[in-house]
Amino acid sequence: MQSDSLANQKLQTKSAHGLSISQMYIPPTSTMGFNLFGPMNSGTRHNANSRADMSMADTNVEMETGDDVAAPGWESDAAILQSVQALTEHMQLLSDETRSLAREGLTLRGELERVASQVAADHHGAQNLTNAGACTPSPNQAGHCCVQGQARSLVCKLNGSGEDCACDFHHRVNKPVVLQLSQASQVDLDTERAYWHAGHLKKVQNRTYEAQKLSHLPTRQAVHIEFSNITYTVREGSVWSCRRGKGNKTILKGLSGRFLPGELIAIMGPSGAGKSSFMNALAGYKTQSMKGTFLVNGQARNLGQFRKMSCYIMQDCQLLPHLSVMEAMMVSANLKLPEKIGRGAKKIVVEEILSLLGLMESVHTRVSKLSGGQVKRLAIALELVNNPPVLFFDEPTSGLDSSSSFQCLSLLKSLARGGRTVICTIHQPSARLFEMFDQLYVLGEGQCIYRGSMQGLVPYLKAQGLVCPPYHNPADYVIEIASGEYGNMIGDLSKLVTDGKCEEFLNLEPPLHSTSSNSLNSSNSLTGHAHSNGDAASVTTAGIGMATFTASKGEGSITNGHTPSNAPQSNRVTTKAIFKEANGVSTHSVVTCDDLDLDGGHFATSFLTQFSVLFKRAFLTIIRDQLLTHIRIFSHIACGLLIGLLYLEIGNDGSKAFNNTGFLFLSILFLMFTALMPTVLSFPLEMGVFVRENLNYWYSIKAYYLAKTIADMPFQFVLPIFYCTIVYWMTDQPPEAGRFILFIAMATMTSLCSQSLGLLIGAGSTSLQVAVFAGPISSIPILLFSGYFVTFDTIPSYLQWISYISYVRYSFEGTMLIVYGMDRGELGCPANTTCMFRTSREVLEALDIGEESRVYWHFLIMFGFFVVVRIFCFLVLKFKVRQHLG
Ligand SMILES: Nc1ncnc2c1ncn2[C@@H]1O[C@H](COP(=O)(O)OP(=O)(O)OP(=O)(O)O)[C@@H](O)[C@H]1O
Repeated sequence: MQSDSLANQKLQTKSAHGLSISQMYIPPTSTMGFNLFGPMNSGTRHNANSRADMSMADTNVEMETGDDVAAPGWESDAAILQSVQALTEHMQLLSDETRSLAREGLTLRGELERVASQVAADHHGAQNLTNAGACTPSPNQAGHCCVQGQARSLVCKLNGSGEDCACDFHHRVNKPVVLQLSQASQVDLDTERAYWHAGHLKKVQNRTYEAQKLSHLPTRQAVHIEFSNITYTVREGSVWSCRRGKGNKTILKGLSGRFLPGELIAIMGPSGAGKSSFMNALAGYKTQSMKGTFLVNGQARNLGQFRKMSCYIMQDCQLLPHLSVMEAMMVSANLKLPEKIGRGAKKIVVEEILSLLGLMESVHTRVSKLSGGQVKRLAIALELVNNPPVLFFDEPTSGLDSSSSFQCLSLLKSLARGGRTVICTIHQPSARLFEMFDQLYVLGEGQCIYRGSMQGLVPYLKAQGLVCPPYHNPADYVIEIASGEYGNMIGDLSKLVTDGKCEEFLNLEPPLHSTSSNSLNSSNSLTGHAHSNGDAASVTTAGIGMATFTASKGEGSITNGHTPSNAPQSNRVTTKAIFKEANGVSTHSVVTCDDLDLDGGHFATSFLTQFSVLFKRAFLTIIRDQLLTHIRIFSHIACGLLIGLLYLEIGNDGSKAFNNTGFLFLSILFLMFTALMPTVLSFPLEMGVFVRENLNYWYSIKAYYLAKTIADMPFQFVLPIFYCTIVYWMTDQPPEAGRFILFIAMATMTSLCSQSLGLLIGAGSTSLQVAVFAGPISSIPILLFSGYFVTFDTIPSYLQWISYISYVRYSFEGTMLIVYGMDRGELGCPANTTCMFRTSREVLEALDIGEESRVYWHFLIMFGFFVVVRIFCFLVLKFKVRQHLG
């Protein structure tokens, strides 16, 4: 009671300072409710007041919160932070009584969830419950039900829309425990939250532990991965030395183990120990030179299927900078979720993920404006859309400060608690981060020196005579051992692991263990309904139909005797039904497991959908890339005017025909570079995004390539039109509509060919620097052999073939024919001027261009060049993806 009065005092003091009650966290003491985490806009203040007014004497009196029932949604991060800060001040006031209350609340959750599921069974569940006699209709509310238990009562209310429900549970000692039902299916017990606050105050800074409760995501089967005797060898040095058996380097040396769903697993080791190589091997991104066995749910890994059920989030998280968070998410949803899912349903999924990852406030923010931590969260959010059961993270905390790192790992941990298998490589975590992992897989020189629980590390090392010094971070200590700072013990430690000395330190009971009676192995369903108190050591899956993982020692096929599951197919089909059956909570995922084609190695959407989504995205990206787009438009107009002024009215002047050919060549040069260079520059920048998305099975290379190239085409049409219209008339070329249109057509063709060449250079280059150099350099021979600098006859015969593959030659000759050919006749010659060329034929002859040549041939050849280069570029892209997978 003292704590209560102190809390009240604090409350009053705060209020006196002008802070509204709804902005404050009210500690879950006996006289106060917990539901100040409700929405900020409606009802919270009222709730706070009404609960604050309650006294201990109100035992078993149902509390009506009236119209102020919490609306859907959560409070902002800032508000949470504020609440947490306020809570910090109240921490001393949290009594044991509060904690025990919280625990009691947890034990009662099963019943509450059952009630919740009843409500969830119908959006207007109140009506049903009323009919069942369990509800008391309330005249002023959409719905109102109460369920009487032993010395306790539950009041459930539906808000006006009938979609969300808040339940106030009154414990026999009159401690209100508040259940928030989002979309009438998701249960969020604030007692649990309070418990978390009480014991793990700092761990709720961004509520990311809630990420496991992604109720609208598609249901997926949980996955456990087993691997045995993995070795990875790369070639080092020359091909010759390799042929002689030398120059091969073994990076991974016979790694074995298993990773279970529900666990946050760290692959640790010093730099160069082989963490990334191991992760690539696990994710299936390195298959060449990789030996060993991989089992997924007891079945030999099918790479296509596995890549579809897993996602790999790379260290640098390359995302397209010009899309907003929501746009990026919708692209992901449109590509990763089946077409039959409506836009509204996709939006629900997206919003749920964003809100749980704390990105709701940034939905309209461009990716380029997000902070490093937000980018990481968005990268995760993008992949979460289809709820992949396996998540690989390469150094997820790199580049983040300690707080963001903590938040990031909290999120990963909560994702794991939702039934996912989350595997990260991590370099050297701080003690605080280290203790968040469930399982460790420590590498040293490509060998495993420890695999087991995080808690088991120190005892295990101690058992081997390696005592972690007091106040020393165990993560640092094991890295020091792996780096050989205490002598070379890697071989010995690795042998101990192989001999099974680590086994007793394995957490044989995975965080997700079954409480249901179903006997199907590995039938976890990832609907996000898994509830935990967030504590690594005491995750509860009460009432949740989680898998029966029979990880008993000595059985099984690979290492620690994990019994292989039955065929995944059978597991998959039943997940939803089992889930319903086992816990009575209906899954409210807007996408079901049946919606997702989980078997095929093919993509979630058709080629046409992929193309249209990617086309829209590419087009939007080009439009939004204001600098590049504006520069391109500006340069075509400004350079057109400048060139027009430079060669003003020379087109029909026989004395300036030589200058006019210079103008025509310069125009081709200009159009060539303005199409080539932006593509050369932009493509390598996008390659990271493309490789990530393609490896994560978003779309086919074909769809991406076609969309990307077609999206830029309108610019290849419009920009030459701007330029040609200005220069053609300013320079006084023949005033004939036919010639003018052909002139523009040839300019457009030149532009398209140059863009294709740019794509090829961009796709083939290993880096932006290489591309920037390769672009102009590769243009030199094309220009040299164009017939302007050296006529065809002058070129040595052994070099003449180059002239045939120079598209600029066809472009230049074609333009010359359009301007001077097609029976143009006499050129003008001003009085008192010596004209070098009297007729247009003479101009063509001077450049070795036969007037009998047909312009359409030039168009056809250029079109052929365009097609061939595009196909070649596609093959290069394919090769690059293969190389990544290599
Ligand atoms: N393709 C390759 N050719 C030659 N050596 C390679 C190749 N790939 C990896 N290696 C070598 O294998 C070793 C392990 O590399 P890996 O990137 O897996 O280490 P890591 O533990 O992830 O290191 P870091 O923490 O520094 O990223 C390194 O010595 C690296 O040089």
